[in-house]
Amino acid sequence: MSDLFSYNILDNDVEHISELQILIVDDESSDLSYYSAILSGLCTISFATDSATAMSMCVSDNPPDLILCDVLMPDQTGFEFCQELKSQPFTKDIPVIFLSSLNALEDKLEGFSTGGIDYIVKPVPQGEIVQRITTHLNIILERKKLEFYSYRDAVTKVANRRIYEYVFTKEWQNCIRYEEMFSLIMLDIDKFKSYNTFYGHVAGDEVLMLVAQQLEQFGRRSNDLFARIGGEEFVLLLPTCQSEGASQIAQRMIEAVNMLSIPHSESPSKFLTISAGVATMLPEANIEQGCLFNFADNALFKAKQKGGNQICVSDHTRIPKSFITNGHVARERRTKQQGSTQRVGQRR
Ligand SMILES: Nc1nc2c(ncn2[C@@H]2O[C@H](COP(=O)(O)OP(=O)(O)OP(=O)(O)O)[C@@H](O)[C@H]2O)c(=O)[nH]1
Repeated sequence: MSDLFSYNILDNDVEHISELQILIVDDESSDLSYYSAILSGLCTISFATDSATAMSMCVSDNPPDLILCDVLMPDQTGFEFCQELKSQPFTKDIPVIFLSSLNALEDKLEGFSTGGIDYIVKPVPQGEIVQRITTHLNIILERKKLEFYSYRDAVTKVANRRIYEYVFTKEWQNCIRYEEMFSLIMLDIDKFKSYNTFYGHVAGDEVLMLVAQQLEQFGRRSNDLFARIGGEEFVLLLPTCQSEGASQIAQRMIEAVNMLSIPHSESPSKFLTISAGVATMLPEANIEQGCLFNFADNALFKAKQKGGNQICVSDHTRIPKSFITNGHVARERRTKQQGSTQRVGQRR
């Protein structure tokens, strides 16, 4: 699985190659204008005349889907730029095609060995470059569609359990490292079984989608993740979030579903509602992440027991033994102040 920093891969809902973006990197402005004009009929074209600018575009919120890169450039060669790109987790999956007047076999082989997916020798006839780039864009499009569906739940289109598990593990590790609190909100639609029975499964699916899309917007920070993890169960992961903040968000989520005013004749309020369990803890290297989930799940259970349409915050005071791992528990922590790695934990 690619590194999903900021998880913006979940936004890649593209249907046509015209929605893709090519970045052309070339220090020759005449070449830039020529190839930009030729390829502008295919998709959005952006350009950079040096590799530093290109790199900043690649780590931006709107990275290119394909890079066409010259080889001979003053600050850094195209090969060096490509190598750097491939070494960074946020940019390593951006495909690079070299576009160069260097025609020797060893140059082409170096291009491929640094991670390029193709090597086109300049000057190249207009018809040929358009066809070749179109082929690459179609492959990129298919890959993006596959990625999109492999990370999304088929009914609600929000993140699925697979990505939830990946992100949970990754963020748990980050919170251990930076000694940050981690909050988890577990949400469940109230009386959903009777909703299905009364209104039918098709209506049930529609409601799942409506509720999920209403709740997804509460994962606002780049490392937050909202996911559907089961039938009518959802989770909002809130790394580096304190208990108070998480409780406020959970309360707003409950209100957001109330505001949808979805009729539910079998519900006490006559409208569809949800319940939420909130848990917050400081992740530690010898505690399994399932512990946080378990706390939130227990809190959710209490919210349901109290009649639903409300939040309950976990009041756990100790970590159950079943979530404490055995053996060596020393931790390496990189403290913000020190900026260096330090052993701080010992046997608990
Ligand atoms: N329409 C639809 N229903 C689903 C889907 N996945 C699970 N369900 C239904 O969700 C219902 C969950 O029922 P329960 O776990 O008993 O929960 P509940 O009725 O909401 O009860 P409380 O949570 O205690 O309020 C079951 O009837 C499932 O069939 C789905 O993808 N689509």
